[in-house]
Amino acid sequence: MANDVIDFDKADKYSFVKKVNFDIQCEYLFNSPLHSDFVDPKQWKVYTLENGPKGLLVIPRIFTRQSSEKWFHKLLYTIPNKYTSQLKSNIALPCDEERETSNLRWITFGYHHNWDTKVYDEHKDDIPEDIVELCRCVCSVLQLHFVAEAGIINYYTNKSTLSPHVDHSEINHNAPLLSFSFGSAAIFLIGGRERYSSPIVPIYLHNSDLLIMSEESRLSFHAIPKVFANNNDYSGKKITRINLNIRQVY
Ligand SMILES: O=C(O)CCC(=O)C(=O)O
Ligand SMILES: [Fe+2]
Repeated sequence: MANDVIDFDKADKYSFVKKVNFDIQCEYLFNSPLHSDFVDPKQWKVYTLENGPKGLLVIPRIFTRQSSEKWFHKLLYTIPNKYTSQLKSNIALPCDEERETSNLRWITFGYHHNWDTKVYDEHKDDIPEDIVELCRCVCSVLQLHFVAEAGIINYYTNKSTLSPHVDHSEINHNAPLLSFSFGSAAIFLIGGRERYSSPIVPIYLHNSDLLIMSEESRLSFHAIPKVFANNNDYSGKKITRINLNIRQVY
């Protein structure tokens, strides 16, 4: 069991998965235009790992199925098309190719992360309003102090991986990092402050899961070694998983 990939849909079966008691606040969310995107927050379960870094929180399945599909579409089509001038991407946007099978792999917004220097640009572009509102909703429900200032949308096929790294370019490491998963499941590995420190804990990230990296886990090494295929398509051509990763920089 200890080496199993942890599946939060079956959280009760692991002795080291602990439910955290959060004081859930629904008022802001109930007045938000995104209200019906979410499963009733009173049903949300917040988990942490006794054998993982402190402050790692997983809240499984926070979106309704319908809204998770809407968000997948929005992150793949609407946002790249509508906010083209505010985004940076690995490909020129808007692209003429069929988006699902295109080489689109990432988009940044807000303060753009420079992948070579690992320093954020000084200039801040606007963040798509739906994404700002999404963060406001989640943070008000969980009463987190967090301001969305930068973000990355990661696009994965079933052949994509993300190598071990720490997200340390932000100046403020006290603010949490919010990570939303859509589409096919992935395995997420999380370790400690050193690249080879153990334990390294494998967890499944499913469609609609919210992962929060706070406290010790905010600066922990993590990676995506595996993305699962969708509908038996193993071609590696189709984008099947989208991760929306939002940070506070200052
Ligand atoms: O795709 C994921 O779940 C993780 C993405 C990530 O770690 C990052 O963008 O820094
Ligand atoms: Fe990361």
